[in-house]
Amino acid sequence: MFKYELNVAHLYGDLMNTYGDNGNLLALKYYANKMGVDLKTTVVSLDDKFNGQDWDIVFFGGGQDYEQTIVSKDIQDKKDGITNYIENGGPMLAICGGYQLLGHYYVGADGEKIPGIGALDHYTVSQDHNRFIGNILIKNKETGEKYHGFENHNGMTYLGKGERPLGEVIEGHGNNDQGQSEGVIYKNVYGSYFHGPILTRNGILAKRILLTALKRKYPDVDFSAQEEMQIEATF
Ligand SMILES: NC(=O)CC[C@H](N)C(=O)O
Repeated sequence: MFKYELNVAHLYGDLMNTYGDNGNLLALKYYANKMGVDLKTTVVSLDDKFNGQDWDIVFFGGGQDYEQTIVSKDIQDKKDGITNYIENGGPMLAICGGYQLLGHYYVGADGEKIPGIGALDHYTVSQDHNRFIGNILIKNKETGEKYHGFENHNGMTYLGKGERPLGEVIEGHGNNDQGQSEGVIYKNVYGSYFHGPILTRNGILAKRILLTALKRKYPDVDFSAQEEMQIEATF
């Protein structure tokens, strides 16, 4: 029934799922099916191997500080695999705690420094007894697209080399106390503090991730029909 197949690695799907982040996979599947794609999801968690060649998309959800400390230790063994996947242009969506662990480190609410893998050049520090909570609206400068979401995080993230924000903040907090940028784009990686989940309210991003994965996996196929599909958020 489906012409194409994409395999999604759900990184630590059994540990990192704050505020319904797993809903991103439901949204991705919904849009994938509309585009003629069978989307298969596998949880890759503690002690599992991560081999970038096995995956067309990687999804990494958010988590609480406790789960992040557990994941932080295990993910060091997957560091090379994930870094290679990213450097080779693999599409990825990382939310909140997952986004933080792709960077150098996250300082948790109790002051503990939780190492990330440094695949991306950002770092995240703790707020002083505060969290950024509430609705957020951002605009991407390059595409003009606006994204709606909900944020709830202690961490304040500062972007580094080669990283551009997912959007400029119109309403809400975003990455840090400067209140200017939200999330990250690095190669084909999208990182964000949006829960809610981000892809249900921002279908255009789901479509972009799927198209990137399809073009990468099937380089000889013309996907202009899928490209023209109007799949703005419908949830
Ligand atoms: N929602 C999350 O994923 C939270 C991430 C992290 N524990 C923080 O508070 O910043």
